[in-house]
Amino acid sequence: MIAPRPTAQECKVLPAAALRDRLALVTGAGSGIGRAVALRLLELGASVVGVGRRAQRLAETAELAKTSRFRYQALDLRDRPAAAEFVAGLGGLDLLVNNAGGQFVAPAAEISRRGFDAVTDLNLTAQASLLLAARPGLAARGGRVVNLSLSAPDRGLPGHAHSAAARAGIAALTRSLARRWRAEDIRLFCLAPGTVLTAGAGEELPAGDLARIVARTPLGRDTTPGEVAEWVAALGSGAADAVSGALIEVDGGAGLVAAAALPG
Ligand SMILES: CCC/C=C/C(=O)SCCNC(=O)CCNC(=O)[C@H](O)C(C)(C)COP(=O)([O-])OP(=O)([O-])OC[C@H]1O[C@@H](n2cnc3c(N)ncnc32)[C@H](O)[C@@H]1OP(=O)([O-])[O-]
Ligand SMILES: NC(=O)C1=CN([C@@H]2O[C@H](COP(=O)(O)OP(=O)(O)OC[C@H]3O[C@@H](n4cnc5c(N)ncnc54)[C@H](OP(=O)(O)O)[C@@H]3O)[C@@H](O)[C@H]2O)C=CC1
Repeated sequence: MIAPRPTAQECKVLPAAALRDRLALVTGAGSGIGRAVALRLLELGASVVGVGRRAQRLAETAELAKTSRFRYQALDLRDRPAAAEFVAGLGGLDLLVNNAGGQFVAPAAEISRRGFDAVTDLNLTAQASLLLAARPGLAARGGRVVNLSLSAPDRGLPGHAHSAAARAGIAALTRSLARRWRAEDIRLFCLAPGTVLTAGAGEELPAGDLARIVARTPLGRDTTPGEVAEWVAALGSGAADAVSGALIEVDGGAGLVAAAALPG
């Protein structure tokens, strides 16, 4: 049986001003999940800084946001000094959403050294570097961090050897820092969506492969951007403060079953 997908409105369970006066940095805010997260945080009263490489996409998010509480900056997060300088310039930060990421799908044997490095850089090293640079700003405000990952990264996913390695690394880093940064009241979480049918996912995998992956999930459906956004907002709001360092899989149970067969 396929569980019904919630509507965008049904996903919204947090009280209206849950994030009033908070400052959030959302990476990859110009598309897909990052855009949905940025718009939801704004709805809940936060001020949001969005970054990504393409200014045009960020400008489209600004159009949709229709509020001066959203500002954006084109930034390549793999340029670590530039990213560190940017985050330091923000000062106090209540929430960092490490969402920018992605990979190409290829059999493990066909991933070149440069290909492996490109994906682990984007999904692990650049995210870790941003986290470290944000630490003083987060410490100043008792901030929270949500790192996006893949569902069940330690199980692996065919065609995603490089990315699964990086995402499992981010989950481990989240746990390590949750312990070490607790004295500064910084909380870290790792959020692992299942299949979210964004344009980015559609570019990565053919529709037939995405449909097969979704069909294998125990709930028999994809995860909506609104569901991911609400989880990010809840983790950022303090509603989940009894949780620390956890990998939270919002994946329809996908991590409970064997991964779908894909090339690689
Ligand atoms: C279940 C669904 C889950 C969905 C999850 C999602 O994340 S949805 C979100 C989805 N959204 C996204 O994923 C978007 C984000 N993804 C990206 O921006 C990019 O894919 C990147 C950053 C991962 C790499 O970018 P870059 O500019 O650094 O790459 P570059 O061009 O400079 O090449 C570097 C090396 O990689 C190699 N290589 C490249 N492609 C392939 C291939 N298909 N095959 C084999 N190899 C490939 C290339 O050959 C080169 O090595 P070489 O030949 O020199 O030895
Ligand atoms: N959709 C899905 O099914 C799933 C997605 N995820 C993860 O969730 C996150 C968002 O995915 P989704 O919204 O679907 O995909 P998108 O491809 O739409 O999002 C990726 C975002 O990252 C930004 N980005 C990529 N590289 C860089 C870089 N070097 N510097 C700055 N920004 C960068 C992109 O903007 P720009 O290109 O302008 O730089 C884009 O906005 C990703 O980490 C993805 O891997 C995890 C599990 C499942």
